[in-house]
Amino acid sequence: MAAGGVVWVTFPKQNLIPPPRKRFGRKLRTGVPLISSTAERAYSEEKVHEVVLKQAAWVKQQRPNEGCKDWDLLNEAYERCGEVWAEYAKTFYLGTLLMTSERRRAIWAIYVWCRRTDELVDGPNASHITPRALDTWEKRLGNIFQGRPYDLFDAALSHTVSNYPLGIQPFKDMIEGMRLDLLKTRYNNFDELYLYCYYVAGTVGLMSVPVMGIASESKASNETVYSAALALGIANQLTNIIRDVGEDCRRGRIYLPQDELASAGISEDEIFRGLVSNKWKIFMKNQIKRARMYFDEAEKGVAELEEASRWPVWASLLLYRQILDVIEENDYNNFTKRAYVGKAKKFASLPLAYGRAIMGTSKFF
Ligand SMILES: CC(C)=CCC/C(C)=C/CC/C(C)=C/CC/C(C)=C/[C@@H]1[C@@H](COP(=O)(O)OP(=O)(O)O)[C@]1(C)CC/C=C(\C)CC/C=C(\C)CCC=C(C)C
Ligand SMILES: [Mn+2]
Repeated sequence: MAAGGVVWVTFPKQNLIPPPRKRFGRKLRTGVPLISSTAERAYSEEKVHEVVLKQAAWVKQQRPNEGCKDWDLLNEAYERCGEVWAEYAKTFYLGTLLMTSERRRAIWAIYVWCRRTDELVDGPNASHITPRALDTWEKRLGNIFQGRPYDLFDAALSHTVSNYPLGIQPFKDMIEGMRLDLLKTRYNNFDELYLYCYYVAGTVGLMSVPVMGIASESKASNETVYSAALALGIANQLTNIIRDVGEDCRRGRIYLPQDELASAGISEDEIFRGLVSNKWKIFMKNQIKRARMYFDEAEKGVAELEEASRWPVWASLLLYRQILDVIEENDYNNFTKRAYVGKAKKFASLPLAYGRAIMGTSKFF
């Protein structure tokens, strides 16, 4: 059976995602484990096919007269992605609510794949993850792009990549970022940090453009639009890093350029002790300034997107950018005070984002 170019296998719905086990995968409120035990294990491709065949046989046996309704299954796949999105995507949640429903579902599917990828090295089972498991995850990605999804979440992405002109490279690059994250806990300079930010977040910008669409009337080159999208990914990730310094250093990770820390006279010991010194405040001011530069760069590209995509992108951009303002309001204590943009502020940004979207520029609002 085929839907939108995807090869569909008749799965029994209730068997698609194994029940959560304590040791594996964070359990969602909805009861769906984000990463199943099987997904985390390094399994062979033969094993995947064996599972799929078994499931197909099970369906035949259970429901001999009931053909699988492709469309229902696809809807369910997207709905499950939406549940994960609602549970995890704190800052980006509002953004997709402003999208057309088709685009929203595609972004949900992409989000869930990114979140699961990130969860492999950042989640509760990170210590079990080996480079081999990431290789398996990459093979599975190849299967998604060939229309051979392994589970329901993958099925949504298989459909999305057959529906939008999405290339596989940014997805592969994100996995590369996870490989880097497994090995590296320090970054010598900004060049190294930039590469990391590209892998884990710039890639998301590149994945988003084909879904958001470039306006037919846009005179900008594709390169300009993709550069802006890349800049937004970098800006978001730099912001995320600045916000999460305390959390990351408690995991033994410092995503800050070592050479810049040295020039500022800040030692690792001070970071581990969470010392908000004057040196730290000046250092943070500079990191914030750099993140804002990338946001400025990204802003130039939003007007080139299709009209219906400008509002959600502006909203997401303004919301994430505000995290930097909150870090300033917290007097640069990003060790023990999490910078959080409250609901009221989030909603207040919506008309501003709308204004910018319809004016096609950031100048008037
Ligand atoms: C509308 C919109 C922003 C769509 C993109 C949504 C999407 C597919 C997000 C995936 C995010 C994700 C799970 C990435 C995995 C790696 C990772 C954790 C990166 C960090 C994200 C923040 O995650 P976190 O959950 O920690 O954040 P909160 O708890 O919610 O605060 C990152 C900071 C990277 C996110 C990067 C982007 C969303 C790139 C955005 C770029 C575009 C939408 C392109 C727009 C186009 C132009 C031309 C400007
Ligand atoms: Mn984070």
